[in-house]
Amino acid sequence: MLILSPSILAADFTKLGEQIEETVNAGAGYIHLDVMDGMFVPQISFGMPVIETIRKCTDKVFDVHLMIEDPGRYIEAFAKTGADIITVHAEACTHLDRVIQQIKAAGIKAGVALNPATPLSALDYVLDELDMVLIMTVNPGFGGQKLIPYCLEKVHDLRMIMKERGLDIDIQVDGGIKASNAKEVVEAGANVLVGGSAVFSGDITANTKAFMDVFSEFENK
Ligand SMILES: O=C(CO)[C@@H](O)[C@H](O)COP(=O)(O)O
Ligand SMILES: [Co+2]
Repeated sequence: MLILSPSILAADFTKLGEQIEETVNAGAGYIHLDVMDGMFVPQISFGMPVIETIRKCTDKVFDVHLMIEDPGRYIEAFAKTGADIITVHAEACTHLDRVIQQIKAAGIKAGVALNPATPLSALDYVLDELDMVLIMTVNPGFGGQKLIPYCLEKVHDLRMIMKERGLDIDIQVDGGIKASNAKEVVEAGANVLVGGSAVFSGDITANTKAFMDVFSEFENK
């Protein structure tokens, strides 16, 4: 199943509830929440209180992307905000398997993200434990960047590895994803697409529907 996960980082925070509702009504399946700590990435975005508050606006799947150092310290706190999926960066964890266990123990789906420069081999020993892998298609930290084409080769290679191992895990892509490159991204093997600026700049309904139109081409095949 193909899912659009709009990243609220690009939304107008004075109209957050309204804008989330608009993208959900137009077909978005998840809501992507980018948490940045100013250490793992240069920016500081938002944390638990904001997620807890917007949990009241929608019952859609909350897909929380933790761009924070040593995320194991905060799994329980984010679990309490109403997160449905928590994704941590492999580069930010000393004991990645332990952090994945913490996420699952909290009753939440576990994802691991890889920066563009991190090889797929970083997932070797944890792949079977995961619900989702996030292949970053830009270096994390900012919205509005351009997709790095090499990252789609990683998506393709990961889909092949999963096939060989008989695994059916979601592959999410994040960074520079637009309706105009969505076809290519899905063909590479991704099924959860994060869109920030491509969803929230301009007409949110039309932008979301543009992704849905691409998805329906695949679903009607
Ligand atoms: O995690 C991140 C950035 O680090 C993303 O989720 C961005 O927020 C996506 O924004 P666009 O590239 O789609 O504008
Ligand atoms: Co993100």
